Amino acid sequence: MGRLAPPEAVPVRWHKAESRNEFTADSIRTRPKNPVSQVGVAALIDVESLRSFLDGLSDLVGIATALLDLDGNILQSAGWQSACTAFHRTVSGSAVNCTESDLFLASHLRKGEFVDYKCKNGLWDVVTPVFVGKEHLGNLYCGQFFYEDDVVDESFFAAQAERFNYDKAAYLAAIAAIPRFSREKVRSVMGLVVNLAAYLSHLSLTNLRLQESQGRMEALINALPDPVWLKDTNGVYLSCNRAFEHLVGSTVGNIVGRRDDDFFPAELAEFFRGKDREAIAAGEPRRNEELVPAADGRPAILLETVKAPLPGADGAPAGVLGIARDITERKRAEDRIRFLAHHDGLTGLPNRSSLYERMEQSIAMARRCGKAMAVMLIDLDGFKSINDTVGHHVGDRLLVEVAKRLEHSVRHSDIVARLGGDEFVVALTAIENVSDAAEVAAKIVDQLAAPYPMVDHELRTSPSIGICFYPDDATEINELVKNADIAMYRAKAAGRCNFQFYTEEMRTAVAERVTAEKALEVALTEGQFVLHYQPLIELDSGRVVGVEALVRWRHPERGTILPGDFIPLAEETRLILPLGKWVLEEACRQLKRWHDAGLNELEMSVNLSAIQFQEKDLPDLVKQAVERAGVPASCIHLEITESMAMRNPQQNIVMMKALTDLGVKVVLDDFGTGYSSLAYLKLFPIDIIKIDRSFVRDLETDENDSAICEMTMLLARKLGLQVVAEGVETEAQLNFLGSIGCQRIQGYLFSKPIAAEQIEEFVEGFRAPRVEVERG
Ligand SMILES: Nc1nc2c(ncn2[C@@H]2O[C@H](COP(=O)(O)O[C@H]3[C@@H](O)[C@H](n4cnc5c(=O)[nH]c(N)nc54)O[C@@H]3COP(=O)(O)O)[C@@H](O)[C@H]2O)c(=O)[nH]1
Repeated sequence: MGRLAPPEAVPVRWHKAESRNEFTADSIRTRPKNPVSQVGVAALIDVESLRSFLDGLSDLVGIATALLDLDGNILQSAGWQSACTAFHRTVSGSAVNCTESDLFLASHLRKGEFVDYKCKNGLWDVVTPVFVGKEHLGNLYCGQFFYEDDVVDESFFAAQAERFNYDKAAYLAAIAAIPRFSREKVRSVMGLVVNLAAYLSHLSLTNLRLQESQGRMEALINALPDPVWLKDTNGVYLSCNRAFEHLVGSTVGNIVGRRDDDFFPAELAEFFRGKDREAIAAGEPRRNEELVPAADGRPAILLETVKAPLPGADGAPAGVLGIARDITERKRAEDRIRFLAHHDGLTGLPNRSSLYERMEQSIAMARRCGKAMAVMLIDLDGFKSINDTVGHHVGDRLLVEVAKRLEHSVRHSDIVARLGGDEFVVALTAIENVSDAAEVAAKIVDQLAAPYPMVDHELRTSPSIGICFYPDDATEINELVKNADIAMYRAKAAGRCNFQFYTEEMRTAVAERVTAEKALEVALTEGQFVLHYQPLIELDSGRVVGVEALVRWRHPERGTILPGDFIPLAEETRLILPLGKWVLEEACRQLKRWHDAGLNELEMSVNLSAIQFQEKDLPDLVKQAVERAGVPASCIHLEITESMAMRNPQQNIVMMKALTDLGVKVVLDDFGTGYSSLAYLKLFPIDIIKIDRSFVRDLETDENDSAICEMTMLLARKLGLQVVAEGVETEAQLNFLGSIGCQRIQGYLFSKPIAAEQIEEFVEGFRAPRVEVERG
């Protein structure tokens, strides 16, 4: 806001009143109000200060003065004649003449002008307006006089006395006392009054702007969500905003004039005062944190407060301005972030980085005291399937319970941490011997294997624990954890729910495994795998009706490696997924080549691993491979082992169905070894069963095996399934299988698995031996 210019001297113009009838009291009272006129002149002018001025003027000049608002209310008056105070204004009939005069004069007034008016009571009033900006808010009056040139008609006043029942003598005496002024004198007095009005206008406008600015400032400060307050140098509150009222649980009216010890405990109030003084002494804002009891009984809140010295008009410190921000939530979040940096969010246990820090300290301690430390890596058995079946939220509750049980199983000085997932580490600090660790490990196995009651069911899991020792097995933390991990894998392999101590041999085995795994990865990326194909003969027609694709690894140094030596590792490492995909795609492509070369009825069997069979996208993969190669789906036979099918029969039926829906055939491989129940066999949407090699091998010598083969044939006939006998090496085996009606034969008797390039030649040159085939 700019500074207000001083009031200009107003040139005085006499403005004669022209009409008596253009206004009424109502028209003035019902004038539309604007913001300024709503404030009113009385609110803007220091009426008390005006009083002494008007008194002085009246004393000096002997003229009556008044300040009236537009509704005719007399705000200030001086030097009034007794004719008015004792007579005209006391009787309603006469007073109405005064009001009419006031109201007439209240209209038609322009800034810098004055008008005079002879009221019906026979006296003159002169008036000039008080404008605030463009708003006419009130009027300054001089009046209750006669002009020198007036002829005072005594009979008029005598008649008035009679009409209004005045004491005639007293009234006429009062009229006689009415002062007389020359018009020049009235003009010069009004010049003074007009300037006074201009001054009052200026003052009012200044006050108005000040009020507006104060109002805006208050609105602004009250809208702030942060508490704001002002105190003088003695710590007495001068002002505050709503947020501060809320903070101390009081109102501004009650806060202003009080000190901190009226609202806060003495010690805290003294602390606040100290911080006030610091800011005042520093001459610049000071920031600090204050824990303040909440007014509404909630827990204490933490405020970040900035206190700045408040300069007075002379520049010297007049107090302190404070503004505070509730940082309780922010602090809590920061504390949580700090906590999470070192702890696991779910169980509250130390996380990996905190574990390593604490192990560092424990190792240093163990070194000084010549003691050992045991590091246990604990993995929960079957946790993934718990998560998959009952959901992650229940899995999470289980992990929290496991954490509690682990903490209860060890001493306070030991370390329990969660590495992530279902992996925990327990470090037993300062142990004497191996049996100490064995005892704790056995206790942990018992504790964790005990049932976990949940709301609507009971869960079970067990731990596989690997243990290694500082300093015997390793001295570095990473090594210790790694060795414990190796031992934990051995515990898993040893049937789970047990603990194993780390040994050097384990490390060697792991190293070999890691090397093999790497080599397998390289083999995949460098295309070191090839497919060999073993022909499948149909006895009736004497033709090669199909081939089984069997993968081989052409190792650059070790030569050809058979699947038995790498498939288990590929399954463990899940590299079987990309490998199996390649096998499927390559087998389809090769079949297409043979179909195009004229072997157009040839069928292709492909082995599927249990890992592949569990993948939801297997049907998509098969569909793509078949479509991309452009071979009929019915020519593709997917072999799954009987034990695989029986592992989760319900779920597997769904997968088999999805595959047969594509048109491919499903073969139950290694039949007889997987303990199929007849009930399931009926439900499996399979087309072919393959009698396991182990029953064929001893057909000639073992009656049980021949009986199993016969029973398998009977069963297959009943279920409408084809049978393939694999591993046929001798003519006797062949003849027996033919005699029990087995149509399809695979085995070294006809051919070992051979390279793709050899198949065409084999098919063309193939001459089936004569076999008597039993027709069922
Ligand atoms: N998931 C995948 N598994 C595969 C794949 N390729 C092979 N395999 C699996 O490896 C197992 C061993 O295969 P392999 O060493 O190739 O042995 C096959 C034949 O060579 C062997 N066979 C065939 N006839 C005879 C015989 O007369 N005598 C004899 N001693 N062995 C013989 O049998 C194996 C084929 O068996 P099957 O699969 O049951 O038909 C193999 O069993 C597969 O499980 C692959 O790509 N993916």
